[in-house]
Amino acid sequence: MARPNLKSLLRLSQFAVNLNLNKTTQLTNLSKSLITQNRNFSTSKIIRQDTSNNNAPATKINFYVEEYKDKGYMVLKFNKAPVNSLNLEFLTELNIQLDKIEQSKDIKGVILTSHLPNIFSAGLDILEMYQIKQERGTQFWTALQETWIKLYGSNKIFIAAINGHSPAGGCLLAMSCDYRIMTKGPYKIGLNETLLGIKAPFWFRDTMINTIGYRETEKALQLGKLYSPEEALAVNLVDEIVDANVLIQKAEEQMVKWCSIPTVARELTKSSMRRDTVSKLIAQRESDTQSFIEFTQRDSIQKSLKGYLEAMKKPKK
Ligand SMILES: CCCCCCCCCCCCC/C=C/C(=O)SCCNC(=O)CCNC(=O)[C@H](O)C(C)(C)COP(=O)(O)OP(=O)(O)OC[C@H]1O[C@@H](n2cnc3c(N)ncnc32)[C@H](O)[C@@H]1OP(=O)(O)O
Repeated sequence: MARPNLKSLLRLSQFAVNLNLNKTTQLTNLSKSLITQNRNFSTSKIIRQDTSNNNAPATKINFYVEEYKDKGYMVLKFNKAPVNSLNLEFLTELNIQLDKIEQSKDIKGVILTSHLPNIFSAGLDILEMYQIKQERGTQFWTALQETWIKLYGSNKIFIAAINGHSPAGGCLLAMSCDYRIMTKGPYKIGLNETLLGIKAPFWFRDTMINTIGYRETEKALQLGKLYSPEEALAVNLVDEIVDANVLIQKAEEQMVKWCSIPTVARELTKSSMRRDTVSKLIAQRESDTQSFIEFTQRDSIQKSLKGYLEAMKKPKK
C-alpha cells in the first residue's frame, strides 16, 4: 500500500476531513484467547471469529515467547501481521503475558521485539477508532492504559529490541522499556500524533518527557517528529543502534548486565523514578477514557479516520 503515514502524513491529515467515501469497515469480533506455555518455548494463541465466515475461525499466534529460565530472562516477540497494530485482542493477550511475567520468580527481565521483519509496531490499530461502539472503545482504551501501566510500572527489566518502524503507540511501548536498542536502517520512531491531527495523550507525553527531556519532547510532539535511528540515538530516544544481525545478541548482553544488578535495589530505584508518572494516569483513568470516547465519536474525527483508512488501502505503485 502507499505509505501516507510516514511520507505524506501532513497531506493526509488535511485532506481526510472532507472525504465522502462509501466503504465501511467492520471490526471483527473477539471470541477468546488461549495461552499455551511450555518450559522453554511457548506461543500465545488467539482464536478470532471471522464475521464473514463463521464456520471457519482463523487461528493466529500473536506472540512467540522464548524463555531462558536458567539465565533469568525471556524474549517476547510480537507476531501480529502485518504490522503489529495494537487492537483489543492483542492488548488483552499482551496484558496476560505481562501479568505472568510480573508474577514469575524465574524471570527478571524481558526482551521485547517483533517476529515480523522491518516493523516493531505500527501503534494503535486504526480500526479500533473507526465506527466503534462505545463499549468496544472503552474496552480498547482501558486495555491500552492497562498495558502501559503494567509495562511502564513493572518491576522487571524490559529491553526493547526495535527491529523496524515504531511510530506512535509503537514508540510508547518502546519508551516504556528500560533500555532501547534499534536496528540501523530506513526506519522511523516517534510520537507522530499531531501529523494525524490529534494530540498525544498526556501519559504518552509524560513518558516521552521522562525519556528524552522536556525541551526535545516539546519539539518532537508539536512537529510529530519521526526519528531515524541515528536521530533517535542523538536525543536518547534509543540507547544504541546496531546492525540487524546482532540486535538480539546486543539486547541479551544488556540483559545480562541489568540482571547482574542487585534486584531489590534496582526495583526500588526504578519504582522511585516512575511511580509518580504511573499514579497520574491511575488517578485519571476514567476521565482519560471518557476523553477518548468523546473524541473518537466526533463526526470530524470519523471522517478523518475514514480518509486515513482509505489512503492506507491504496494499492502500491
Ligand atoms: C487521521 C487519523 C485520525 C486519528 C484519530 C484518532 C482519535 C483517537 C485519539 C486517541 C489516540 C491517540 C494516540 C494514538 C496513537 C497511535 O498509535 S495512532 C496510530 C498511528 N500509527 C500509524 O499511523 C502507522 C500507520 N502505518 C504506517 O506508518 C506503516 O504501515 C508502517 C508502520 C510504516 C509500515 O509500513 P509498511 O511495512 O510499508 O506496511 P504498510 O503497507 O503500510 O501496511 C501494511 C498493512 O497494515 C495496515 N496498517 C498499517 N498501520 C496500521 C495501523 N496503525 N492500524 C491498522 N492497520 C494498519 C495497512 O493498512 C496495510 O493494510 P493492507 O493494505 O490491508 O495490507
